[in-house]
Amino acid sequence: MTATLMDGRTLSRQLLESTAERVTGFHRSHGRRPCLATVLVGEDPASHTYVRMKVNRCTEVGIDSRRFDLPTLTTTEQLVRVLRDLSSDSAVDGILLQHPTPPQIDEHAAFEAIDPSKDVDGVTGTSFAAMAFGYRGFASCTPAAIMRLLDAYDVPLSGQRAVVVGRSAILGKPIGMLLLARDATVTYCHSRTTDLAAHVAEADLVVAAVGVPHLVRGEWIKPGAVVVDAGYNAGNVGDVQAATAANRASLITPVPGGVGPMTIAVLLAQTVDAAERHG
Ligand SMILES: Nc1nc2c(c(=O)[nH]1)N[C@@H](CN(C=O)c1ccc(C(=O)N[C@@H](CCC(=O)O)C(=O)O)cc1)CN2
Repeated sequence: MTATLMDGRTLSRQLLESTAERVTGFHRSHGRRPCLATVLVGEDPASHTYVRMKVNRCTEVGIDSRRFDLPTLTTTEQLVRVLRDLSSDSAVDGILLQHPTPPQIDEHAAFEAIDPSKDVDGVTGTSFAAMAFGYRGFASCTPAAIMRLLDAYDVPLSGQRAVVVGRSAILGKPIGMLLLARDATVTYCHSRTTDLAAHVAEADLVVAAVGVPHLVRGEWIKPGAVVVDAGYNAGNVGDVQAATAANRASLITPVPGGVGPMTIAVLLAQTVDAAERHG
């Protein structure tokens, strides 16, 4: 069996095009464009790349962006002040704080300084709760991107055994909640899980979201399973051994070109959602 690739690039293009149309409509009716503020602390080259990609995509679809690049030694208090100021700035619809922040930053406190109505990246506790309880709110972007990919490829979820490898606040935990909300039977695996291979081998759907290159081995994959690789490791390497996994899976997301591009497209779509709610 050779897996079909779940093409995040094409799907993201489609979402960006529909977002651009919504931006045009918003501009016509409100006389202004939606605005995303990006906040980046430090010099991490990958983070700079991701923020640049987000800003470039904003330009492509007609969203205004305001970029705040803060020095590596920024304190939590200084960062919180910037985020609170942006939260109370009526010209800003959405706020993105790029993760990870440098080690001296209390990232949780920083995320919580973002007004939930502008949390288009879905990183606050309010957004997480909304997602978990099924209320209106902003989903964390990568989990929302994964759900869009699964739906685009008509992957059945109800009653399916889903294994999520990873338990981070903006990826592993929320994707498990979204799959649970669609009636999947969800197992979280993490660094203390004793037999990862055995859990993965039981899964109809594997979501690898741990940030360890090639941790999930191809021979663990149940024949016919769906494999989502949300890893974004250096050198564009995913968390799954893609070449061998593709011999057993029915569907698999490539790295690059799978979950990553969709993540950014969702961020922009949610920025327009926020602008429409702000009016
Ligand atoms: N505040 C956030 N921080 C981080 C998030 C996030 O969603 N919110 N996710 C990741 C990084 N990330 C976005 O920020 C991200 C990673 C990778 C890609 C992507 O499109 N990658 C391409 C390949 C990269 C390239 O072409 O150079 C791909 O997979 O095709 C997008 C976004 C951590 N931080």
